[in-house]
Amino acid sequence: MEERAFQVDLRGVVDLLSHHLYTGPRVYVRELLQNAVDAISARRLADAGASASVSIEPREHTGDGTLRVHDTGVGLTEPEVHELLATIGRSSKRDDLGFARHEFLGQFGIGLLSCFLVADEVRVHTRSARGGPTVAWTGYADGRYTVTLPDAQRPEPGTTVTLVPRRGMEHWLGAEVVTGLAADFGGLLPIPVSVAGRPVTTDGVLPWQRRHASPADRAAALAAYSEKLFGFAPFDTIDLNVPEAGLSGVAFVLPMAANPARQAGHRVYLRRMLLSDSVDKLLPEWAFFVRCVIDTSELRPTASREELYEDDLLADARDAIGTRIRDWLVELAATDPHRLQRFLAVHHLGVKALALHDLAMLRVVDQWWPMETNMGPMTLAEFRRRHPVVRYTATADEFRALSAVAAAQGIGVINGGYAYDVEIMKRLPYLDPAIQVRALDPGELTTRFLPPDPETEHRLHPFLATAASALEPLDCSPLPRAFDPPTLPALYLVSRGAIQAEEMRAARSSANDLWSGVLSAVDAGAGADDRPQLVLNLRSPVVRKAIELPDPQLARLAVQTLYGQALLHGHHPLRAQDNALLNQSFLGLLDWAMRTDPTR
Ligand SMILES: Nc1ncnc2c1ncn2[C@@H]1O[C@H](COP(=O)(O)OP(=O)(O)OP(=O)(O)O)[C@@H](O)[C@H]1O
Repeated sequence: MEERAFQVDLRGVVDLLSHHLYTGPRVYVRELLQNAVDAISARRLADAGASASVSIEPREHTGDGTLRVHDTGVGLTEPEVHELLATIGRSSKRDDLGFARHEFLGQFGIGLLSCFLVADEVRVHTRSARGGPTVAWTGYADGRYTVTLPDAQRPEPGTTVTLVPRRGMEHWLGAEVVTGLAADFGGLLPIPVSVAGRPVTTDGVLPWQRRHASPADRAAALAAYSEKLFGFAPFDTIDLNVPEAGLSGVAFVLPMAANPARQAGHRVYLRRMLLSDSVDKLLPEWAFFVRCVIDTSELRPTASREELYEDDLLADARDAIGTRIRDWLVELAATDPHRLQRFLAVHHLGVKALALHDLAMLRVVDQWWPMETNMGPMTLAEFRRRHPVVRYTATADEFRALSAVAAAQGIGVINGGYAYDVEIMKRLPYLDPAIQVRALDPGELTTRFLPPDPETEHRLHPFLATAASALEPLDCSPLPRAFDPPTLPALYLVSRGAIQAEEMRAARSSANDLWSGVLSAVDAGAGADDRPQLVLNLRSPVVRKAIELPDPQLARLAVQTLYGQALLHGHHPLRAQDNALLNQSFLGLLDWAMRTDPTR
């Protein structure tokens, strides 16, 4: 049987790379820089003192419209050229077991192909530091390649890669674009890189490791760095160090609110070469209030070299960075509460999200974040000093409806309508088991209201009978009580039990026979007290007048109107029968008003 080798359609592979792996042609500069730096690293393994530099000549500078990259690296012998340059997926940067070698940036054996995103022809002119003649390899976008041994020898070991631009892609090889890309990708490399004779690297010191005359000088320099990179002067700068991941860097705290759903990307360097400025897996989700710049020697890239590879090491590094940011916050709370409050005013959502699974953060929120309460804004800690029970409303509507009444009875209530707040309050007993937290049961409020004395009760009788009959079709019963404030004539109260009973009834009407039998049995246990109540305020002048109305028809209309007004005031959902009643009572009142118009 004849054995055959796979044929690879290079055009198909380049198409695949350009559309699916890389975000754009710009990556070719990174791949070339990376190969040059790796070749220099390889040479230095054998000869620590070997010269090390990379120079790029953009197409305006070569005379023939090509782009050239020169390095003083280890170079390639003729057999290596055949093996490494002509075989897709073959790399000299893996060990015998196929693992990426620590010293190098590359590992996949596909980087050189990215040159075909901008070039039709790639030439490699190389001389190995291990000996042998100069070798010339030329590869074409259609998959052909040639190897020759030119007479002219390179004076030194090293490699020159020449790209012959593809039509329409010339600008990618021009001085302006190449300088920008080389500075962006390679600006922090420890090996000098120049474009058109001008250096794009500095002294190889990472900006966050640079020495400064004073801490204030350092803070100013890093603030300027953040401004240049991300366009904002940071609220603060947090140093990051995760030795296991060979990671160092800084987290800049955003001075403005950020969208929690969209983490801004972080700038990640891998052994000093820019991986991407939009890496989003580096931090825990809650830490959306910082943007980081880091360099790591141990975390691995994905094949596109645009994201970090998700593995245990990345997960551990993420935890370590999260802990560091959290510690910074805890320290801020301990040393500079005023500044912490400024921070919270902007980033409370992130901190609250964190408080859901971190006790130290829960303490920060407890002590420093002002909640909305019916006694004015105050922290949970302060609220507990004044009220034995942390009571909250489940929604902002309920808060609006009940806060004034509760305040008039001396009951402190917190608005639980904001994101995370209810969960945070429910977690308070983790700080101290003695803390009592409860949702406000509106039914409970009525126990604080004053019932009428027997004489008043007697007088109220006819009116209450009218009210009961008017409210009957609406599943509601009247309750006369005296309470503050007198400006509030009536309060529509649904107790927690009534809310559950209502849900049960809705479930029963949509359940099948078997379940509806079960649910009816459960429902039968729910007491009649669970009906919503219209609490009529005996201190309200309007209610007092309604009670004295001689005409039962008009008294009925008054009760219905008070019911509608109480529903609207409490932002309660209006059912069809409520809407109908509102219309009817409004028209009834209008009719009555016109009938009694003295000018008619
Ligand atoms: N400038 C260079 N000097 C010496 N050898 C080089 C140079 N450029 C490429 N090579 C050799 O060619 C091989 C293939 O290069 P290529 O860029 O395709 O892949 P890689 O760098 O190994 O991995 P990656 O795909 O992760 O970049 C390299 O492993 C290296 O041995």
